[in-house]
Amino acid sequence: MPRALRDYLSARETQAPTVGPDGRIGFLSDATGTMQVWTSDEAGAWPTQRTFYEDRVSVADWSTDGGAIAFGKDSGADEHDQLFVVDPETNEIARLTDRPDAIHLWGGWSPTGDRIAFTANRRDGADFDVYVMDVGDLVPGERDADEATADGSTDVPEPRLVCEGTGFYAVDDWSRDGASLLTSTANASSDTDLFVVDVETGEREHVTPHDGDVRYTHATFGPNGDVYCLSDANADTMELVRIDLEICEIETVVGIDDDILEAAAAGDAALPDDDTVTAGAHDRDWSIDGFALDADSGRLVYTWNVEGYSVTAAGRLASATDVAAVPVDHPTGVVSEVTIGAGGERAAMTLSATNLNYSIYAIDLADGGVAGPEATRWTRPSPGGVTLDRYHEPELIRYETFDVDERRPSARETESRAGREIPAFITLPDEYEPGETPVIVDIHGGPAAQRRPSWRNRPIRQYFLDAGYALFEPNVRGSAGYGAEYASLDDVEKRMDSVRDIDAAVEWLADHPAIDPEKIVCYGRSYGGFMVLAAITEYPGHWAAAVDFVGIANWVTFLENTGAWRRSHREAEYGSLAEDRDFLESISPIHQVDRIECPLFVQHGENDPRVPVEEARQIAEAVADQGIPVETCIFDDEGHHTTSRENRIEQFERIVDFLDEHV
Ligand SMILES: CSCC[C@H](NC=O)C(=O)N[C@@H](C)C(=O)N[C@@H](CO)C(=O)O
Repeated sequence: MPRALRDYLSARETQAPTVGPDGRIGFLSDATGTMQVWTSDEAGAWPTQRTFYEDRVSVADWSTDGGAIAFGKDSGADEHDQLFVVDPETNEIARLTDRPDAIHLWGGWSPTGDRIAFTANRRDGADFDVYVMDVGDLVPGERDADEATADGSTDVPEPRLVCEGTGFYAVDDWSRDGASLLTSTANASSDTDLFVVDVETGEREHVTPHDGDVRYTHATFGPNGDVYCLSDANADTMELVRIDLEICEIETVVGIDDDILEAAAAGDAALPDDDTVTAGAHDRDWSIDGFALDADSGRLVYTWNVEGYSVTAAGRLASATDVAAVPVDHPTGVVSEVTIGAGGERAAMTLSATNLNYSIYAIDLADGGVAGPEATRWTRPSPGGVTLDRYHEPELIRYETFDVDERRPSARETESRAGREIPAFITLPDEYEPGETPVIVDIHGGPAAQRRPSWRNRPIRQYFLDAGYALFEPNVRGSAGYGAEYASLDDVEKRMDSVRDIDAAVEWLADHPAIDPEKIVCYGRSYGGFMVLAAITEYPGHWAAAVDFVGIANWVTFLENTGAWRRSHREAEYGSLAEDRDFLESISPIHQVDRIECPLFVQHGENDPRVPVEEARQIAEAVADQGIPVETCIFDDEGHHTTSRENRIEQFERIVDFLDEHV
């Protein structure tokens, strides 16, 4: 039997590290109920809280001179971040922006630490423009106390518009001389472009070939006026590449022939002792999904995503196109948010696993990172009322779906399934009766996202396991982490093929000796919420109950009402209102509610800027009108994510009661 739900959901998390020039580490912790800025002077030391808001902080970045930590905070989880700086000695705060109508995307500190760069959609709500701001005299510790107002803020400075952007445009890095900015625009999940902007003149140079459907992420200026980033320009998977800005050539620096990857496939400690994972590490191609470089020292860290598990390497640029790196020893799990401090002495990252709540680890690179660095744990957030040894490890499986993977025709073609293999994680409760175990099919959002063996939502999953449910987490086509071709298999007119992958999952589960095929729950958030609504309308007989978190019910109203800045980006994934309207109507679950047979729980937040809350209201009303049991949980102080612990506890207590009643 499970413990009290609050025991599980009281687990704390520490994420989003930033390394100060003196080696201290700042990070976000939800110890007080929402993510706030904390700092720690050394590994394992009790950290110091630096911000004290009710609203969550979403990003923190220690200045290059160490005098301030910039952070972004929204209001009511509306994702309209405003920017601030906090003095890491006195906790004094200065507000930098005060435009709640606009979103401010943090860009970075100038090399001298007296200027910041960011983008914001102040102009028209749709396009993000590039701004820089002098903050030298605003850094709280340098400001006269009488200038501060009650909350420590002051009249916000007017940033300088450097250049107008197009769409979802962000600043990635400052050049080492402070004269240029490296910027990127996200045209679609699979299509980004890089530009170098002159800070003084605003002149913008396009430095990637705009040939569409190529991604460039984690872009960073290199030591020689070049750019390093992760890209699938030269492969189906993401590699570490160098862009020679003189000749606009993109050269692979670290690809799938990396010794680090081969070492992992040969049994590196970072991968679990699991035959399916080991076989995948050998037989399939994987992406680099994390990267940080200090241009002054050439020191770097990068992470491979192998079957969802992270393999980490640290070292330095041995030349412009060669890296000398060694594996970094760390517990098995998922590494994210890799960052490196000024001077490259120390890197930091977030590490988590299904039995490790998000913790900050550091890698000391002082010797160039080639002496076999190991990751040192810096934070030990409380696991809450349930100790980590209670948490279960998932098993990676692959199930066959309806079509053929031309690159990997299955040798096991069966009469009903042609063989493309869909990766999924399954976790069984400690004790179960064969054939009588209920299962929650938990579908991730995105769709360019990936369910991995990390801590994400793990407490509530462990609660369900302890309540006797099995968990099944499929990475259906369209998921990230398996290459560009796999990610494109659900684009626009192929949308419903991913729902067919859920049908194939249910067929696989029905054959599983532990599972009760009459007790299958469909569960998912955001795009995963659409998948839930699509699955219960397309295959109504499969499901005992369904839970839709912030899901899309009507593709036309969703695209009409989603944030203006993101509409074209989402149309690239889903289809355009102008050209695909009929198709979008045809796959909108709202028009198929008469097919739904199972009870439905709908959760949302009033302030959701991505999937408008009206998506929840229209589906809940329409399904209830069919006489189907529907329960809704809509928070007036939340958005696309439920950011406060008390709200999370409320929503999951209600979901548990709903499932207890209907499954
Ligand atoms: C200009 S949009 C950039 C990507 C975007 N991030 C923030 O909005 C995004 O699409 N993120 C997805 C995880 C997402 O929100 N997907 C769904 C909801 O799950 C959607 O709204 O399309």
